Amino acid sequence: MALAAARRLLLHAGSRLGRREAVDGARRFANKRVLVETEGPAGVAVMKLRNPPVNSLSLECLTEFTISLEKLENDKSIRGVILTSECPGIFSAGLDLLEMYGRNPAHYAEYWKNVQELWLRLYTSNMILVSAINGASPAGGCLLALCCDYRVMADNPKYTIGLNESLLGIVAPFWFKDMYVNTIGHREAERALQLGTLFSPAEALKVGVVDEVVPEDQVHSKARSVMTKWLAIPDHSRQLTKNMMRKATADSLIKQREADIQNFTSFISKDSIQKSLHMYLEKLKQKKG
Ligand SMILES: CCC/C=C/C(=O)SCCNC(=O)CCNC(=O)[C@H](O)C(C)(C)COP(=O)([O-])OP(=O)([O-])OC[C@H]1O[C@@H](n2cnc3c(N)ncnc32)[C@H](O)[C@@H]1OP(=O)([O-])[O-]
Repeated sequence: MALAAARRLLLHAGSRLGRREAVDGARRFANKRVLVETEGPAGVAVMKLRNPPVNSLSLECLTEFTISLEKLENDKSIRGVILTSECPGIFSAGLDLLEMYGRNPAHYAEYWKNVQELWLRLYTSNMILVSAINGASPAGGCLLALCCDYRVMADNPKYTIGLNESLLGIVAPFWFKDMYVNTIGHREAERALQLGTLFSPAEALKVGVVDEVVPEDQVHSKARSVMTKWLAIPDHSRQLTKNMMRKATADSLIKQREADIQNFTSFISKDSIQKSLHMYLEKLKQKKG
């Protein structure tokens, strides 16, 4: 309920959390965790995740992200979005583990509903989405990138990308899997999902998880030039084609959203799964120390 109220507030420019500015023809609106800058006549917005330290997709971050997308969808002057990160070296660490650990079933259900909502909005967006992957992109981070129409990744072997859920002792839901299969094919997806493979940029390019790998300082300029190419296609034919390619995958979640929420909630609530998450969180802490 509180989130629904926050959502209403955020959707209206001028709210305390949402800010809109106009500077030299460029516009921007910013929530706490998502910054959107639009580049006037080109009809392109750059959306930057900024939820330090690792851009994990907390409930608040998911909400702000979804609302920002909704605002852009409603702005008829915007045709394309470049999705990137403001956190150095991290695109997104994926779903926030602390939203899935040590909470109650009602919280898990609420969280998952919001994950579904962001995914559906991103995956079925009419806008052209290009990701400029400027850092590590595991699990839900990879999911965000996979929703885009084109992925450009920085050539830095420290950055990896992939659906690594099995390494955490959890299982990627069927719609993560479907999108992976759609992108890299059944055999590669089967292997990568079982092994929880995190691909280096070169490997990701080879297998098709990303479309292009460029020197780190060229990720944004490359994303912009890719966008220009996509903008040259008439919107109506591109959108109908995108819809034709993606509708079946999106519909299979839409048809069973409630059951999927229940599956997630009962799975993540299991003692054995909570134990796995605890161990993984401890491992992350030890790595640091
Ligand atoms: C069925 C469900 C499907 C699930 C899908 C998912 O996406 S599951 C998600 C799968 N995601 C992964 O497996 C990614 C796990 N993360 C990583 O591999 C690394 O953090 C990194 C490579 C992203 C960045 O390395 P780095 O050396 O730059 O940073 P660092 O490692 O030092 O972390 C800094 C702080 O952030 C914390 N934190 C990190 N991630 C998360 C998170 N997702 N959430 C919350 N917190 C997270 C970390 O504990 C630490 O906290 P502390 O001690 O300061 O209180």
